Amino acid sequence: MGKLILVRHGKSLWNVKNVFTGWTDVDLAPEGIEEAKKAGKLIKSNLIDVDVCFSSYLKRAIRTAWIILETADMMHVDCHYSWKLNERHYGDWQGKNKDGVLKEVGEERFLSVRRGYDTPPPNLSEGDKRNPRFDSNYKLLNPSVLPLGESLKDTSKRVVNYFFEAIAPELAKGKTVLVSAHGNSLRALIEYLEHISSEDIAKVEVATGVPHLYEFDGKLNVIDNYQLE
Ligand SMILES: O=C(O)[C@H](O)COP(=O)(O)O
Repeated sequence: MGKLILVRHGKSLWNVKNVFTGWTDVDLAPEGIEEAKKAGKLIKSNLIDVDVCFSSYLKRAIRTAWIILETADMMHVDCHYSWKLNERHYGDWQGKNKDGVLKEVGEERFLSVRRGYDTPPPNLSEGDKRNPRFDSNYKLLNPSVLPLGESLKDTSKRVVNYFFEAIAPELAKGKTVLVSAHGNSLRALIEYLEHISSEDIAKVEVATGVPHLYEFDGKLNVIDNYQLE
């Protein structure tokens, strides 16, 4: 079985402004670019040879993957992009300041949506210009699969489905796989890989730009996982 490296994109322009981002296609902030370079250097200094790379469809994750591969001197590595690795869709909270939403809805509701397992944010309306069906990046997809707001549970369904559809077959070939994605799409995958309960996943936070490596047994059970240093 191959090895899996998960990395959350470097800090984005909206991470820096403390704004809910979700499927909004915001680019990396200058410090996010530096974080991605540091991740690439760590992969190189740990003598890891990436064989294949996966990213979401969002440019903060794509650029992180590209910077990592460029810094590690592995620009030949094939990258596959999928909407199924996108950040959780934050519905009508997208574009709103996190402290502002906290004040508006109160701590209990805020935490239940933000870190609870099956509480979705308020959905976007069909006609909202933030509806992904108006985004040409998703024009080849059946609009019925595109979310208007997701709980972590909803995100988990598509992420774990993609893991088995695209990533696990590469691991089974013995390849070293890099996945560049997002705080919540990675929490969904980590919950599955590490058998974390839907209550305990609330406490898991994924730092930006820090590569985390997973090793597996022959049945794709995690036998070790650690942060690259
Ligand atoms: O979409 C976002 O705003 C962030 O990527 C993740 O946000 P969270 O840590 O508030 O869930």
